[in-house]
Amino acid sequence: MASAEYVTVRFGGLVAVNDASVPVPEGKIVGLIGPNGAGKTTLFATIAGFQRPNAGRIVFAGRDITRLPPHRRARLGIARTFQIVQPFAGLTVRENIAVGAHLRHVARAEALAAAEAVAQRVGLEPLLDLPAAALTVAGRKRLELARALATEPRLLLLDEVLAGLNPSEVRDMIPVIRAIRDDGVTVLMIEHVMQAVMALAEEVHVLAEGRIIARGAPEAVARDPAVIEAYLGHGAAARLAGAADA
Ligand SMILES: Nc1ncnc2c1ncn2[C@@H]1O[C@H](COP(=O)(O)OP(=O)(O)OP(=O)(O)O)[C@@H](O)[C@H]1O
Repeated sequence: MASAEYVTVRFGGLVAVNDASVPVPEGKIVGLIGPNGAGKTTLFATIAGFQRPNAGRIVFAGRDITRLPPHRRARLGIARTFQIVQPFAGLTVRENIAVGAHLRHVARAEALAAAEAVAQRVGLEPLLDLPAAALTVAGRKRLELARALATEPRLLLLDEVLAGLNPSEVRDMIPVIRAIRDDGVTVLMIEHVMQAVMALAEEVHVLAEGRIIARGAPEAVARDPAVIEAYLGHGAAARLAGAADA
């Protein structure tokens, strides 16, 4: 349904993404992993339209969208979350989600109603009337997810939505993300929390120094010693093996 094809992004002399291709089949959860600075966020930004690639193209639903601005892509059905969560602190949770819902619902009452439905999907319903500033980190992550979901995407790009959560909060979020996929939304997720990648992704792409260095089923990638030691850090082999066997 979507793909980054032979994408290169340069920042001055730095090649942040180097000839990287990532296909995202419809209805799947695809993981994008790799060490810090590998180029994951930059590749995401090219898919969402915030970053123009120096080479390569972005295809969505059979159409070359490389030159479309972010808001046009959002309208086509691409939504992303941001690593740094910045809700409108003075607005309520409901109003924050409605900001996303406004893309499809012009009338305020409709957007607010749509926001409620989305809140239910991500477990924020009891908190709808709280100011966003009152949310915990886990709540803010759910709100970030809800704001993206409220745009009614076909492709949802999740940038570390589980970062900063404790293990039980991660466990609580896994079924939420799976349910989004089951509702027909294709998901591409950047994630450092391996337990979640293993549990959720059907296919994983490994980015290191801008290049895709491995791809495949999470278990296969997880057992690739070269990938583990070279790109996920010392000791990752044991952590991944534990997660894959769980
Ligand atoms: N706007 C920019 N201008 C200059 N350099 C940038 C810019 N954005 C990213 N970079 C650099 O490009 C490289 C890739 O960064 P990117 O944020 O895409 O990596 P990442 O894999 O998402 O890392 P992390 O896991 O730490 O978020 C890094 O060396 C980063 O410093």
